[in-house]
Amino acid sequence: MENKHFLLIALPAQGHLNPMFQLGKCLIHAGAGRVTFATTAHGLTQVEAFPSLENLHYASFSDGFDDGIKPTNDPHRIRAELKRVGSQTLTELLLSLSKEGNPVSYLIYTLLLPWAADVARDMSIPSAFLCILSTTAFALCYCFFKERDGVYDSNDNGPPSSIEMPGLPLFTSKDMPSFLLPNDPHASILIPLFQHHIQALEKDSNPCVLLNTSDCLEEEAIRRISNLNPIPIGPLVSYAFLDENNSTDSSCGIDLFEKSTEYSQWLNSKPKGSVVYVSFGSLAVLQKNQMEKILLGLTGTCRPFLWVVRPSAGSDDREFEEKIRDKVNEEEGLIVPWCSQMEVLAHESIGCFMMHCGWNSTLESLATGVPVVGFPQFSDQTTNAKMVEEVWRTGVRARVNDDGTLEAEEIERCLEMVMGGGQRGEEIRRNAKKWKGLTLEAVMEGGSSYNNLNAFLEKIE
Ligand SMILES: O=c1ccn([C@@H]2O[C@H](COP(=O)(O)OP(=O)(O)O[C@H]3O[C@H](CO)[C@@H](O)[C@H](O)[C@H]3O)[C@@H](O)[C@H]2O)c(=O)[nH]1
Repeated sequence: MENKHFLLIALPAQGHLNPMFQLGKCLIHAGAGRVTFATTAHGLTQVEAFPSLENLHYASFSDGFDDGIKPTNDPHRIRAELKRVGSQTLTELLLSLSKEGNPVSYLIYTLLLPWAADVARDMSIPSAFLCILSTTAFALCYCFFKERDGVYDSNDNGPPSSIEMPGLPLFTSKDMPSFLLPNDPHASILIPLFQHHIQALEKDSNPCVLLNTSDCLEEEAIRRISNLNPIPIGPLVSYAFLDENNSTDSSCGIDLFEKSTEYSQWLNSKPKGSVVYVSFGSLAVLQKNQMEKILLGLTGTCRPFLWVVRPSAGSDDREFEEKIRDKVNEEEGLIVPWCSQMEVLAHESIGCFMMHCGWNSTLESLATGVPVVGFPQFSDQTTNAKMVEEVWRTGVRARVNDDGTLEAEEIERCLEMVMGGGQRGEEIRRNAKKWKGLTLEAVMEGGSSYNNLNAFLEKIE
C-alpha cells in the first residue's frame, strides 16, 4: 500500500478543511502512502499555519478568483467559474504531479466540488466523495432527488412538507436542510450542486462515498443511501486533546483564523462542568439584536461563559463587538475571536455547548461528551439539531420566534434544563457520556470506522 498517492481537495471553509485534513492524517497514520492536500490558490494564502507531517504535501487549484475578489452579487457566475476553472486547473495539477514522478492514485473530493469526479473519471483515476454533512442531511437530499424528483409539494410554493426515513423521527420542513426549501436564498445554487453530486456518483460504475460519521451514530441514514456504497469512517475530528499522552499535538488542523491563547488559564480557574461554551461556527453572522439577547441570556444564568465572536469585516460591526466585549467582566465570561475548539470542549470545566449545530461542532460535542443547546442557523444545522434532541438525546433545540430570533429567557430556560439538577438534564448528561464512549470506540483500533477505513484502503489497487 505504501506507494499510493492520495489527492484530497476541499474548498477553503473551516468546516470543509477540518474533516478533510483529519482524513489526511488518518490516511498517513494508516500507512496509506503520500497525501497531497489541495484547496484554492486564494484559500491557501488565508491559512494561518500549515501543519507539517511526514508524507503530507500541499498544493492548490483555482476557483477563477485567485485574488479573492468575487462578484458576491452573482453566485451563479461564481459557481460556473469554480466548475470551469476548477476542472481545468485540477487537471493541470494531476498532470504536473504525474510529471514530477508522483502520479495520483486516488482522488478524494468534498462538498460543492462534484465536477472533480468528472475530472478523475476522464483521467481514469478512481475517486471518492467525502460527505462532510451529517449523513442524515445527505440522505434527506438523496430522498428529495430520488423520491420526489427534486420538486416541491404540489402547492407550488410550499416546502417539501416532510420526509420519512425508517427508524428515524419524521423530518418536517423545519428539520430539513434549509437549502432544500424553496424560499432559501441558497437553494438555486445548492440544489443543482447536490444533484450534480448524486449524478456524478451514479455515473461511476463503482461509486464510493466516505462518510464523516460512524455506523452507530447514523445507522438508518447510512442504510438509506446504500446504493452509493457509503463507508462511515468518522467522526473525523481531532482527538489529540482527548488523548492524555498527546495533548500538545501541534498538527491539529488548518486554521483560517488566528487563535486566542488567553482562555486556557481562565478555563483552569473554573469549577468542573460549570462553563457554557458558545460558538456558531465559521460562517454564521448573527444580527446585533440577537447578540444582545444572547449576552442577556448568558449573564442571566449566572454561569461563566466562553463565547467565540469572530471579528467582523465591517468597522461598524467591529465597534459593536467591542461594546459587547466591554460589557462582560472576567468573572462572568470571556469573549475570544477564535479558539482551539476541541481543546476547549475537552476541558473539564465545560458543562454545555451552545451552538449552531454545524456538523463538525456536533461531532465534536459527541466525541467530548458535552451536552448541547442548539440554535441552528442554516444548511444541515436544522437536521443535526433534530438528531441531537430526538435521536441521541444529548441536548435541546432552543425554541425561536417566527422571525427566527432567540429570546434571552429561552436561553436561560435551555441552559437550566441542560446544566441544572432536573431529570431531563441528568438524562442528557448521561446520554452525552454514553455517546462519547461509543464515538471513541468507533475510531479506536478495531472499531467500526477504523476497520472501515482500512478495508477501503485494502481494496485500492
Ligand atoms: O473558535 C472556534 C470555532 C470553531 N472552530 C472549528 O471550526 C469548525 C466549524 O465547523 P462547523 O461546526 O461544521 O461549522 P461551520 O463552520 O458553520 O460549517 C459549515 O460546514 C459544515 C460542514 O459541511 C456544515 O455542517 C455547517 O452547517 C456549515 O455552516 C469546527 O471544526 C470547530 O472545531 C474552531 O476551531 N475554533
